[in-house]
Amino acid sequence: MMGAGKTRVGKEVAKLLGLPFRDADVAIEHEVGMTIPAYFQRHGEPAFREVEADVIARTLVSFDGVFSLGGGAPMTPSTQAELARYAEAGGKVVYLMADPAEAMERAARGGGRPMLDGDANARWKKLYRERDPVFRDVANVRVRTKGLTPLGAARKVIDMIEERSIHVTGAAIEPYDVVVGEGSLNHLADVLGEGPAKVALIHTQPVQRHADRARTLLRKAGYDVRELTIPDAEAGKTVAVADSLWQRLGEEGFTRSDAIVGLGGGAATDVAGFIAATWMRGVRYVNCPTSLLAMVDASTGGKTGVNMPQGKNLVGAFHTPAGVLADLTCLSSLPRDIFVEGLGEVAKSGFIMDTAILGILADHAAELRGFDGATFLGSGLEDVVAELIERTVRVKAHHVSADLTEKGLREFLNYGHTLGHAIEQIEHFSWRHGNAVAVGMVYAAELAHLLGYIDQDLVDRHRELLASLGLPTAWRGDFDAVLALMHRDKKARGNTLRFVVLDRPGHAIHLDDPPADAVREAFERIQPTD
Ligand SMILES: NC(=O)c1ccc[n+]([C@@H]2O[C@H](COP(=O)([O-])OP(=O)(O)OC[C@H]3O[C@@H](n4cnc5c(N)ncnc54)[C@H](O)[C@@H]3O)[C@@H](O)[C@H]2O)c1
Ligand SMILES: O=C(O)C(=O)C[C@@H](O)[C@H](O)[C@H](O)COP(=O)(O)O
Repeated sequence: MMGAGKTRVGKEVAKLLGLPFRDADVAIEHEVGMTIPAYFQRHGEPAFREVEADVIARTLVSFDGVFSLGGGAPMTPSTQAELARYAEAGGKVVYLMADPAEAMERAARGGGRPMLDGDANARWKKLYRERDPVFRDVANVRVRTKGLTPLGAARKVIDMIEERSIHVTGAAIEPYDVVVGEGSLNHLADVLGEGPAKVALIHTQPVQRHADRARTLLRKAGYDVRELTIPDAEAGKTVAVADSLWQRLGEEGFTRSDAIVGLGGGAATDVAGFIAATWMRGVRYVNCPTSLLAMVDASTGGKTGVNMPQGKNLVGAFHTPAGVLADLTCLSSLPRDIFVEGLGEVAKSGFIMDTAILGILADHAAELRGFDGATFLGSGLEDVVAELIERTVRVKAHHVSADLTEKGLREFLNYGHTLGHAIEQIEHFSWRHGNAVAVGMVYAAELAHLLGYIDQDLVDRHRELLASLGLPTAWRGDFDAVLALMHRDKKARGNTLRFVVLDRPGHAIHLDDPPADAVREAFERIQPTD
């Protein structure tokens, strides 16, 4: 927007990055040989937009540096297409989201803006209403700059262009971003926004130091923070814990405009999301995942809930977060076995859709299996993990965007979970989720092979890849107990078992009511050999 500081902040960004800076308005004036107000007056806005679009299109292909666009430029359809191409090729299109009051004041002060002729503030606001949705859409980096100096805003832009951001949208979804990067937690207040006064920070004890950081950021931003520590892992994912959290929110006077922050592994973000979904029938919440599994899967998509003695995640709601901040610095305290467990869900996304994930996992299996949080940050592995997180979240976003409430396509994210959830339950959660899903995927692969959907090579590939990552591929248990639990799986309908299987690498299908002997035989094939 006019007055957002595109030129000043852009110059600072260029200086900090050691790159050249170019301003579209200056380039246009150079091209037409007169000032923009003079060109506007002589030829009118349509002629100006044509020259502008042409200058931008040429600059985007020929210039390596920081390029500041005029505020109206992204409204031109051909420029939107050029920017989309640029972003798709890895370019960063930054929307400087200035505070309206600050930007209006600067724009009015600057003068020489033909688009603000007349009542400058009223014109600015009208343009803002038209442009803001388009700017959000064309940008792949959206930076709020309220209260920041040009240098502060430039630093924030640089932090954010080094992050990876996945935009989740779709029917019935208020769009949000999953931001992956070192320091992404710093956006917490931006994502929560100005609506909430009180914030309940829900977390478990092992991530206390990350919760301390979140609490400090929230308090600095002026929120009234209540810290709610819940029992760790699945022990926190119960109706009793949910009840105690509801009681606290009631005692503390949380209203519908207040908010929840869920920080921790997938169990903590599942329960925090459930509280957000149910408190006053739904309040805003932000997820701050701290385990690999929560970063790649649990924190995105809005599946929230708690377990029941009768089965995993039997009570819950679909409630979409306002944002997800996957801060890679949190992984520095993550124990190796919990990191490795998360690779189970990463591999799942490779098997059901993005087979490039399988290649990355295979190429880096030894480093991933040997993950050490103490040396992770700044190591070569960090970029590999960031790439895996981004790809896996994209697979999740693809399914969730098309089918938030799991009518069909989203069920593919449940690959390996029909048996996996049963194993977790039978083992009283001493088996970690990602490990159980790994065995569940081998089971689903055996079932698909028995029924002729895939060949033996793909079954072997499951075993080899998962084992190379340090994940289990076999489990000994009682078939009748497993069968009873699989009948209570959320994909089951009536007395009919339903599974997700593959018919080729990267492609999942539904398998309804498979023959009972195949269901049993596949189970025999995942029994340990010793
Ligand atoms: N909602 C969804 O779409 C979805 C998707 C996948 C999994 N899940 C759920 O997620 C849960 C599994 O998530 P998980 O694997 O993160 O397990 P978890 O939440 O039990 O966390 C594992 C352990 O790691 C600790 N931990 C997490 N981050 C840490 C860090 N940075 N440093 C030190 N310790 C840390 C936790 O406190 C816990 O002790 C299951 O309940 C599963 O059902 C939900
Ligand atoms: O997001 C989904 O949809 C998934 O199925 C993701 C799964 O990895 C995840 O474990 C989820 O919690 C399972 O949900 P459930 O509905 O099978 O309990």
